[in-house]
Order: sequence, then structure tokens, then C-alpha cells
Amino acid sequence: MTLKVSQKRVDIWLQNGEYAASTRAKKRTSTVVPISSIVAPVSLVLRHGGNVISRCALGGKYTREDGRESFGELARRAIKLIGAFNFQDVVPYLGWINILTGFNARLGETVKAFDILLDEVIEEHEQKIGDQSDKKDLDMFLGGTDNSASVMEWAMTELAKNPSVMKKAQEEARRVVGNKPKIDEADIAQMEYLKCVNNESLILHAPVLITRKSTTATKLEGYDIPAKTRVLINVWAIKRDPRLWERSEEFVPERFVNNPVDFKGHHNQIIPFGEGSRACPGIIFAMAEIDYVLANLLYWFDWNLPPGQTGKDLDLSDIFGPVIHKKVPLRLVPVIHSCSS
Ligand code: HEM
Repeated sequence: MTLKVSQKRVDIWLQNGEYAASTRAKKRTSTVVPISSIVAPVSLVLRHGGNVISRCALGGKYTREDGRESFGELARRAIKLIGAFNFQDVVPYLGWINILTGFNARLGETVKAFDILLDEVIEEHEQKIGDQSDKKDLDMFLGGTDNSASVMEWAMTELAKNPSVMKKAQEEARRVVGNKPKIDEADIAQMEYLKCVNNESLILHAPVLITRKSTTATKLEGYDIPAKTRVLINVWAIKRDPRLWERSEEFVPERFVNNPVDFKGHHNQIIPFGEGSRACPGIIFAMAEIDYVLANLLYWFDWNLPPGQTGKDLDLSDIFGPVIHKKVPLRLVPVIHSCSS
């Protein structure tokens, strides 16, 4: 299948993506672009997230001379290193798993290796764009890549599973943006339905576990909780509780239309970013990125499931880890949307 596309338009959003690279290469010789490949949005959004954070934390997109993006590489290696998940910390009685996974033995080594890796990247980066970096950026970098990528992949999964919602969100994006060559902040502000989609996706598939330690002994729903107990807040179960949400297991973005409930920590039934003094400080940053990327994905492309698959075939299982990802990466076929059609 081939489609005519405007060179300017495709370059705009895909400039960080895998798919863009091949698209751009082909466009040098022709304006007719074959659109038949299946892409895994998570690899696009992970790379995009790495670049956004790199620009904010280190002052520029970080690309090696061989064209590879080191920050994305750092992210993957860091997540792998930290992927030696500390069960003891989160679920104390599962601490014995640390022995099996080698976490305890590797912990010191992991921290050292990660530090060296970060130094390497920062040093190379400084040579390239000057010294604007700081190791404190690490928090921002770790917080800002994998979490947001997970949210976006889940959102695209739910949209692929619910084509009427996808259509409604696309219609909104295309109506708001019209034929402009670029989506800007003012456009995103008008995309009310897109925000409902993102809210619903965030709470249905919250990517991060929230933990707290009790300061005093207390009783909760008949259970005694001693002081200094590590408590896991089960955001997954809160979203699926029919006492709090109607059609609690379903993906229904409409529940957020004209609904003052939000995830900024004021409403206990929706806390994907935590709440209180240790709540995520990156909420605005994360949502700006997620809204912007999804608006672009929906505006520029129609997304089909691979041939022979239907929404019912999509696997919604997840993997337990520092960030909760889809077990089976989502794979979709992008078809460039022609604005003139
Ligand atoms: C969708 C994306 C994100 C989600 C779902 C998320 C979620 C969370 C959660 C649940 C916490 C723990 C909050 C608590 O214990 O109450 C947290 C902490 C944190 N997040 Fe995020 N986050 C996201 C994106 C970001 C971004 C983009 C940044 C930085 C640019 C960031 C930086 C941090 C930092 C530094 C902390 C630690 C705060 C502290 O310990 O005081 N996060 N995040």
C-alpha cells in the first residue's frame, strides 16, 4: 500500500522515531511512502521520552556520532540494571526472591556500574553541548522515560481495543488542528476528549507502585497495622472497585467528561502519581509529554491491528516490575492520514 504524504508533515512528529528514519530515507528519492510495516509504539515512545528528558536534563538531544542515541541506550541499560528488582524493599516477605535473582549480590555492583555509565554519558555530552548537566538529573531521567512510555503504550492498546474511542479522539484532534503543519500547545489545550482518554488509561494501567511506611500503629478495615510497616497502596484495585467507579473494569474515557476528579493527589480514587508530600513532582511534565505525543499519533495516523487480528486478540496482561509494562508489546500498522481527504 502506498500513500502520498507531505514531507514536512511526516518529519515533524516522527523525527525521533525508528519509523521516521526509514520514512525519511525513502522520501529522499520519492514522495510516495510505502506504509506497510508494523510498528511497536512502545519503542517509538521510549526513544522519544529519552530524547525529551535528555533535552530537558542535559540541554540537548543526545546522539552519538554513529547515529545511535546514547540516552535511550542509557535508559535501557539502567532499567536492566535496576530491573534487578528489589522485592525485599517492596514486599518484605518476598525478600528471599532477591537471593534467587541475585539482587543482593548485584546491588553494590549495580549502583557502581550505573554511576560509571552516567558519568560516561554526561562526559561525552558535555564535550558536545557544554556543561549544563548535573547528576541530580538522574531522578528526572529515570522518572521521565519508562513511566510515560508505559502509559502511552497502554493508551494505544486501549484505543486499538476500542475503535470507537480511537475514532472519537482522532476526530477531535483533526478537527482542532485542521490543516496546520504542526500541533501546538493551544491545540492540545482544546483536546478535552484526549485528556479523558489519558486519564482513563493512567488509572486503569497505573505504571508505578506506591509505598508508604506507617508512622504509628493503626487499624484499617479490621486489620491491625503496626507502626513502621511498609504498606503497598493498590492503585490497580482502587480503579477496579465498583464502589468507586461504575463499569470499573472497562475503558470508558467518558467518565471524565465534565468531571472535576483529577489525579493531582486531591482525590483518593485516582492516584497514579501518588499523593502527599512525596507525590510525583513530574505530573505536569509527564502529562504535557503524554498529551502531546498521543495527539500527534492520533492526528497523523490511523492505526490498524496487524492482518488477521481483532481487538479481542490483544493481550492485556502486564509484567510486575519497577514500572508495570505490557507483557506482550503492542504492535500496530500505521497508515498516514491524508489531511486533504
Ligand atoms: C506517567 C508518568 C509518571 C508516573 C505515572 C509517575 C508516578 C510516580 C509515583 C507513583 C511516584 C511515587 C509517589 C508517591 O510515593 O506518592 C513518583 C515519584 C517521583 N517521580 Fe514520577 N511519575 C511519572 C513521571 C515522572 C516524570 C516525567 C518525572 C520527572 C521529570 C518524575 C519524577 C519523579 C520523582 C523525582 C519522584 C520521587 C519524588 C519523591 O520521592 O519525593 N516522574 N512518580
